[in-house]
Amino acid sequence: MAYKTINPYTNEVVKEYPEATDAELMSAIDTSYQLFKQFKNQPISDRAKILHQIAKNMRNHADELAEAATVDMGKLLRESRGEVELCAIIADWFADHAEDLLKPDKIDTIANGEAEIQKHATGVIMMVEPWNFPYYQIMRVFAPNFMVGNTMLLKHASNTPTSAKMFADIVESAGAPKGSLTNLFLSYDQVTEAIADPRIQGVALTGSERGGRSVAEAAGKNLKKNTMELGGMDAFIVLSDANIDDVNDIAWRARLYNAGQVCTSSKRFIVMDNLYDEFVAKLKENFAKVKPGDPMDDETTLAPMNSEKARKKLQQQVDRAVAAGATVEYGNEPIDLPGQFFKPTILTNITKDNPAYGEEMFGPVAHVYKVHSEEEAIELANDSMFGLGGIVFGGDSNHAAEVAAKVETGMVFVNNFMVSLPELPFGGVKNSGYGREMSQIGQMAFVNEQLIVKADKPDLNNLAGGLVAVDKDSK
Ligand SMILES: NC(=O)c1ccc[n+]([C@@H]2O[C@H](COP(=O)([O-])OP(=O)(O)OC[C@H]3O[C@@H](n4cnc5c(N)ncnc54)[C@H](O)[C@@H]3O)[C@@H](O)[C@H]2O)c1
Ligand SMILES: O=CCCC(=O)O
Repeated sequence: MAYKTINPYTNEVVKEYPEATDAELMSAIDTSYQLFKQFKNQPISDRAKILHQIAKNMRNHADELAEAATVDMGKLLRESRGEVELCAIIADWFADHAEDLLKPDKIDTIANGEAEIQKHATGVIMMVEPWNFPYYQIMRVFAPNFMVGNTMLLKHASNTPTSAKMFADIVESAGAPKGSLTNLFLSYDQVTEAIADPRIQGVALTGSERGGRSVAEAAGKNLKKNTMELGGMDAFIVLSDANIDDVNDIAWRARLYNAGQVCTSSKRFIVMDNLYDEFVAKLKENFAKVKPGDPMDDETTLAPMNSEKARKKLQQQVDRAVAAGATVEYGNEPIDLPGQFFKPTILTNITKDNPAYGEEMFGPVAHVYKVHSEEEAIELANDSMFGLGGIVFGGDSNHAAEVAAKVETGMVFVNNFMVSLPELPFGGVKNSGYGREMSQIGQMAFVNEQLIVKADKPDLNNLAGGLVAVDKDSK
């Protein structure tokens, strides 16, 4: 696998990185494993200090980090800056809250003695991450696992190697011991090899359904706990009493942020008939306003897609959708710039037999559906193999929240844009994966919740004093 930074705005190959050797992989696993054993005997507060320092170093180097992400995968520089700041927020949050989240839980029990669940590290975690948020995706796994004392290997996407290296450098420069996070330019086979190693005790992947299936298969075969953060076809439901100005203000942003390459982008707009025409007209108007150009320029509002391969794949998907009867309401025309630009596109009349109905389009293409009742909206939203996030707009937020609860996904926001914050759990159901990152739930992803029951002495007169099945009178 070739790890290369190819600037998607200029198409220039900026830097190439050699693949890791098998010997480097084995040595990295060993260093991480030795460190894990050391972390077990160190107070968590030591790591909190380092994690705060990581946040600080990210902020101090925000400009360099942001530029590197933009060169790696093309996103708007101001969005890259936002991503760096979000990473710092996540690091600070886990540094401040992990000790509390990892406190033992006492259990009220009839067993002889006092029972509690202690929360311990489990080993080395193999992290496999995508290019769309080159730093934030790493931080979602790194911060909670570093705090509990797990150590990590990182295999990043082949087109964001510079960001991967810079993240690892920041961790090291903040004083994290060698082995805390090792970035390796691994092949798929080496990832599988690492997963099979007994020192690896967890696998966290964010990526496509296809990548998730392969890596989850290797994890399952080797009985390694894993979390899968996969694709999405999130619905944006507009109820009949929604404030249409708010809807119009948010809808285009929810689709075009990060050039539409977000797992939780709103990909299907499901709009009640009374608001449909106005919605489509306004979406067209807003899509037409974006300005493609140099992502480093603050005036640019549409970034190129991350790679030529991604742009071509999206074009093929749109072509297939149109061939199967979808209507192009806006876009689907080339942009006259050398970078990997895709003109924001609106598709309607997508019937159930159209391939576009079920597949994720990872770029600036919106599917819009007209519905005639709330039940129809919910049914359409749920008629998907994916179940990641979603948005519901309605005039009565309580009622909209009731609708949100009927949407079969892991996260739904009412009358607002989706946000990712460390205190909010992130993850999905169905083919969008399983497990959660961030929040208290994410903190527990790779924790050994160890039961300790402490008695002063056995008590055979109490049924619960020993194994219930033991006959206390047996000699
Ligand atoms: N749920 C989430 O949190 C989330 C977040 C971002 C992106 N995504 C999804 O990710 C996808 C976009 O990213 P992508 O297309 O680059 O995903 P991808 O699955 O191709 O790649 C993601 C990572 O997995 C690695 N990978 C893929 N197959 C592998 C294999 N067989 N063995 C080892 N490693 C493997 C890749 O090299 C990369 O590092 C979209 O579907 C998007 O929705 C999900
Ligand atoms: O691409 C996936 C993550 C984006 C998000 O946190 O909303």
